[in-house]
Amino acid sequence: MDAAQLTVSAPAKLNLFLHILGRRDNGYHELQTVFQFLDFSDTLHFSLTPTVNEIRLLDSPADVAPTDNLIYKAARALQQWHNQPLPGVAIRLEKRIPMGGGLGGGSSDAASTLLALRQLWQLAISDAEVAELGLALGADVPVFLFGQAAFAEGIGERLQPVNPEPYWYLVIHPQVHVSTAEVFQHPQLPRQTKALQLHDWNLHNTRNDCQQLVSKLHPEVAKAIAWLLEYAPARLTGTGACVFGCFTSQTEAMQALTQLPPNWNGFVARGLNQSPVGSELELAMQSKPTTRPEV
Ligand SMILES: C[C@@](CO)(OP(=O)(O)O)[C@H](O)COP(=O)(O)OP(=O)(O)OC[C@H]1O[C@@H](n2ccc(N)nc2=O)[C@H](O)[C@@H]1O
Ligand SMILES: Nc1ncnc2c1ncn2[C@@H]1O[C@H](COP(=O)(O)OP(=O)(O)O)[C@@H](O)[C@H]1O
Repeated sequence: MDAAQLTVSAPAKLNLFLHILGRRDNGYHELQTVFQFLDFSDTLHFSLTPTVNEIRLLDSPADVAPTDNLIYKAARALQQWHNQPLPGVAIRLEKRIPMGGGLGGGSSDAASTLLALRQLWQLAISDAEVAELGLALGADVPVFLFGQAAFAEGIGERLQPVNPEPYWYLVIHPQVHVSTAEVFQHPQLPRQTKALQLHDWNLHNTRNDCQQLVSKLHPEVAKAIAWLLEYAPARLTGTGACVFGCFTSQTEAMQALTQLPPNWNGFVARGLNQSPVGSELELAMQSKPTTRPEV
């Protein structure tokens, strides 16, 4: 690969639990959650182009306008931070992560874009400044930049590394759309869970505070959780719609997957405590010269 190209992955995440502690004056909610990555990813291909400041998305999911795509917004945010002409970039997205499923695909795409373009454009932007740009794009972006499974507080920006069991997960995507904003605005959402200490959480003393409400609003979600519970401990990720079951072996998870009702979508993936993006970028850096093309 030459110095004007870079390919990185953008892994999915699960919220192993999600507690809502309260609501801020601006409407955003104080959370506690544990994020773990999955070895199930989108892939992003970046190529520099001679057209100064161009950001060309070669693929954007059909229902997302290119300029609304978080990949575009992330690239634009970096350009604006730099505030001087930069080479253009063409970006190809191989989308695998179900959208709007609580798997963080859009946020992960945004984080991978920030990290890949910082490297490709050779910008002297600090990690803290990248984190600030990331948080402005979405509450889930910081953990993907952090690159390590994390206990998160605030709206997801205060992160401490953790090492949860690397379970095998069967993830089911019920074919319903859950609006994150609607869930957080709902009067029946519980918002008074007591804060946990970092080392006190486990799968048994935690839950997803959105699960009961989302199951009520979307019976397909309730059905998927009930089905999974026949095989393994199961819960909602984020505000849904995806649900996951925790298995101790790939074989058990795959076995359950073979029993999935024919009209449901699901996949098996391993929990990862390290995002693959850091090592992919490191490897690319080692194999390439470091001069930025002139514009
Ligand atoms: C709650 C989580 C857990 O991972 O759900 P998922 O999106 O993954 O399902 C995320 O933090 C979501 O992150 P993200 O999807 O990036 O949310 P944003 O775009 O920042 O916010 C969407 C809307 O949700 C509400 N919101 C979001 C996060 C938060 N801590 N409190 C909120 O009240 C706000 O009304 C906001 O307008
Ligand atoms: N690159 C992208 N991939 C997925 N969704 C995106 C992207 N850019 C913008 N979006 C928008 O963000 C919304 C949330 O996407 P996603 O991150 O997949 O789900 P969630 O926040 O539930 O984990 C989508 O419904 C879509 O409208």
